[in-house]
Amino acid sequence: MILTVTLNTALDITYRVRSLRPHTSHRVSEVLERPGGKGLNVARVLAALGHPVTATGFVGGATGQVVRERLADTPGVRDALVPVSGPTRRTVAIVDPLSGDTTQLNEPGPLITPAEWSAFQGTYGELLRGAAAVALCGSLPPGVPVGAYALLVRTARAAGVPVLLDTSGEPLRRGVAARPDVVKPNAAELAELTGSHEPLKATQDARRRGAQSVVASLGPQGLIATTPEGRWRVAPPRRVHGNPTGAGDSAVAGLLSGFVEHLPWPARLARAAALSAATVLTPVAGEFDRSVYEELRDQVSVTEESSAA
Ligand SMILES: O=P(O)(O)OC[C@@]1(O)O[C@H](CO)[C@@H](O)[C@@H]1O
Repeated sequence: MILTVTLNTALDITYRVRSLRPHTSHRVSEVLERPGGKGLNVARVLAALGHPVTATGFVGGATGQVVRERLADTPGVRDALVPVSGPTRRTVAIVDPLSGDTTQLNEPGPLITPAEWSAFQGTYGELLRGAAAVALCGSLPPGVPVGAYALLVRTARAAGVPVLLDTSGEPLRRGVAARPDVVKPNAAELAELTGSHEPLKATQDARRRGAQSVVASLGPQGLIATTPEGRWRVAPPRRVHGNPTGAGDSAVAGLLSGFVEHLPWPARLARAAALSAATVLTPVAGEFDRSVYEELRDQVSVTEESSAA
């Protein structure tokens, strides 16, 4: 099975609102609720691709109960979330149905006590025993040490389980130094990590900092990857319009599923880019339009960069 870690799970709330403007009031035309936080989105996409998944992280309070109930309705995802006393957060994505413009409001999450963090580490160690790969995704809730991902990367490596990291800021910086197999930053996270706004150079820099492979998601431009086997630019055949929330999480699911299926890097990257674009076409994160995914997967362009670049 593939293990996903979402330390800051969420109930994702998506509001459809036409022409959002500050200082005015709006009517919400549609409300959608889904289990969220990046790792739960990855888990849902992996399960839809037919991969058995175990989802761990923290969950608490009435909101956490809703997250668990929704997860129980997702075939293929085993719930191994660790209960905590604080309430799971909500995130709100406000999506304009015409333009696809999205405004995201993310609550900070519950305060995690040292005892809860230590209980999680015990569960994580046990779950790693049956894992083919692990994804560590999203922000850290308050109370979890900033070096948490570095520790979880080291634990996975010691257990011989390949590990992918998708986070931001200082947790990413420290996590990268712990030598994960793959990091998947977006353009802003990569620039913040490396100080470089040139994505190809920045992915190389992130490798020098410790990551073995770096796959950056560049929004509508697709992906750029620097790995020990080569460097590739990956672009979908056309631009898709919709809600981009969760597009990066679907890319992570594509990379991980391709890894456990032993696909070569170019096929893994094509799958990741196609899933990412097919997610933009759905109203919520953690889901994708299957027919668009299958159509795009064969049309994605994967171009190898020369090693002298
Ligand atoms: O606060 P984080 O953990 O960085 O991000 C949380 C979040 O905004 O990311 C997902 C999209 O990637 C949403 O579904 C989700 O709730």
